[in-house]
Amino acid sequence: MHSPHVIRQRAAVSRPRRETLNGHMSINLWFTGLSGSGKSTLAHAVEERLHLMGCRTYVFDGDNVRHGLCGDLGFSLEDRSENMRRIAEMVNLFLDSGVISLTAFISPLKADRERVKEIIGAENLIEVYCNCPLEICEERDVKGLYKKARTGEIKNYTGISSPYEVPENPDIELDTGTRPLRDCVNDIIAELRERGIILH
Ligand SMILES: Nc1ncnc2c1ncn2[C@@H]1O[C@H](COP(=O)(O)OS(=O)(=O)O)[C@@H](OP(=O)(O)O)[C@H]1O
Ligand SMILES: Nc1ncnc2c1ncn2[C@@H]1O[C@H](COP(=O)(O)OP(=O)(O)O)[C@@H](O)[C@H]1O
Repeated sequence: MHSPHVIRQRAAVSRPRRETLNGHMSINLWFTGLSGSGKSTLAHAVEERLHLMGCRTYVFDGDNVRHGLCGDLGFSLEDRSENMRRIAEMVNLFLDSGVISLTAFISPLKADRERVKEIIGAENLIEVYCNCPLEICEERDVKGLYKKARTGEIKNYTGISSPYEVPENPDIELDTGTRPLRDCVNDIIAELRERGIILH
């Protein structure tokens, strides 16, 4: 709980003014899916496309969050929940800054994803479910961690020894197991156009 003596300063430069300057709306693309499902790859590929279109963007992923802001957190369900809460608060600030943020975290539990929507505001977030079967994620084993999870060297590994609750009504669901990356990127860009987030 914050101190009652912390009073908000009203900014003269507001989110709508920043959006007008940027020439696009701010939004958050919240990628969720198993480790190896393609969240990071897709987030960076979408960012690349948007950047080339002149949009202001930023990707949050384990690399820039779990080493710093959330460096004190592990992979218990409580720590994952706190990880997501902090990221959601960060996303809120980025929304206000006029940026299109892209967040690539497993975000395994439905209740935590719901809380994220409460913090950010459902209208400010597009939930993208990277739907890739565990077998393919495990076969990819991008970081070699599934192997370690199977031998028990890593505990509480999502999909092996820790749950992943499939999103029931994601805004976008992509078959990242078989659909080519370029097509997945196109689907997301199309959704941003349809919602009027980007105009070209
Ligand atoms: N126990 C356990 N379970 C799942 N993942 C693990 C674990 N330990 C380490 N890792 C690596 O950390 C990445 C997932 O971190 P996230 O912050 O996205 O997880 S969460 O949203 O808080 O559940 C995940 O990377 P991604 O492949 O980017 O998903 C893993 O490489
Ligand atoms: N349509 C797709 N979208 C994203 N990644 C894909 C796709 N098809 C194949 N891949 C591959 O799957 C792997 C996904 O790894 P990564 O992006 O690190 O996943 P995550 O961030 O979910 O752990 C990469 O090697 C990527 O090249």
